[in-house]
Amino acid sequence: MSATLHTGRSALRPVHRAGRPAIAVTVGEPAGIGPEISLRAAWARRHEVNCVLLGDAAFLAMTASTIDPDIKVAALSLQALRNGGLPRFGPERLCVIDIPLAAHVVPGQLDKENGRSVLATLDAAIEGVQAGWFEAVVTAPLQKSTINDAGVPFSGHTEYFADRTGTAQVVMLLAGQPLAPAGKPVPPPLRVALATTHLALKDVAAALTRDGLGRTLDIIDHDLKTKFGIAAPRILLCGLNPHAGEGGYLGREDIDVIAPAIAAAQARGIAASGPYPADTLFQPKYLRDADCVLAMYHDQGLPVLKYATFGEGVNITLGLPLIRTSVDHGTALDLAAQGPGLGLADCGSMEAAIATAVAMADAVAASSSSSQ
Ligand SMILES: NC(=O)C1=CN([C@@H]2O[C@H](COP(=O)(O)OP(=O)(O)OC[C@H]3O[C@@H](n4cnc5c(N)ncnc54)[C@H](O)[C@@H]3O)[C@@H](O)[C@H]2O)C=CC1
Ligand SMILES: NCC(=O)COP(=O)(O)O
Repeated sequence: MSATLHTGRSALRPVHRAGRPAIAVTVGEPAGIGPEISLRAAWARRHEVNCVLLGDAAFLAMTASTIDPDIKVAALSLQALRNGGLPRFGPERLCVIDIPLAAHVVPGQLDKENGRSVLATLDAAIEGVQAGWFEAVVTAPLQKSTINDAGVPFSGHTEYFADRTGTAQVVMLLAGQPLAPAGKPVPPPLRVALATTHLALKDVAAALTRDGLGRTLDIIDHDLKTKFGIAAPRILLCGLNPHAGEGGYLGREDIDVIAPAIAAAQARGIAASGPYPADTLFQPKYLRDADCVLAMYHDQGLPVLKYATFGEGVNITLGLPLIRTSVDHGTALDLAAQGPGLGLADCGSMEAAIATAVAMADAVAASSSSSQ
């Protein structure tokens, strides 16, 4: 199934590691918390993972010295990688691939002059995975509006990575580990995928089609098997309308679009079920028998996930011919404006995104060796 989805050049091949896995980390919007959390998380994980930061080297060196004088960075040019590949680095310093910014950064203040440089970090990360320098990409948050202000229509990393890798359809999935209620067992990980991503609410119903949902279910099923090691993923679908349409009295999409897409997926061997009323689906008795919930739109699924796991959750793009993970939050300009040295920005989600990327690379290697 994946061959028809991945029209781009696949970098999803098992990598033979000689040392720590190398992961590209794009540092995101320079005026936001991305540079700080990238440096902190990469440094915290440096003994297990070679996080190679993509951003302005001078700016990152200055930010690092403000955060923690122990953090050492070493700059390389993109051309040096193109010429000789990624050199072996030890954990005593972080490697930065220098992608210069156009304008001086004032923390908390957006500047469209820097928008294209942020995009250049994404392009370099994709190039690096395809060239075999990196096993995966982890992205720090960027400001979508600034990229648009810079003159490039942009709705998110998810769509940009799909476009740049020639992938017809991708799926946004956020995952996290909810805490155990007092005296209760630890709940299973919560994974929430979205049938539509960055779309105005008024356009959601029209964007839901039987075929589109079918492809979304195929991608979730395939990627949970190959990138998460789940043998037979169980997927629960939310309805679109209140009470999943109340038998058609509150909208017909649940009956006319979602239910037939589920039936067709079941006929292909996918363990999909629903549609369930979204307001009552997120409770333990349903979730303990599920590997993923498919919500119909952004603000149907993500508030639940973020309420349960904010600060530890991970955003993953399924369906790509490479591994891409990210944080569960945005640029937090309010925190960035106060300066990077205060430790206001929590880098837990960034660390989780790095760990998840490595785990996914391991799962791809295991899945590939078991299918040979
Ligand atoms: N992966 C990405 O690139 C993402 C980018 N964004 C972008 O971020 C921008 C701002 O989005 P908002 O809706 O304001 O959400 P936001 O996540 O930036 O901020 C919401 C609230 O959470 C707090 N917060 C966020 N991250 C935190 C952290 N690591 N530690 C402590 N507190 C944290 C902020 O201080 C703020 O109070 C938008 O342009 C949006 O597009 C949003 C989500 C993901
Ligand atoms: N709310 C999730 C989000 O906006 C992430 O978008 P993306 O940049 O990862 O596509």
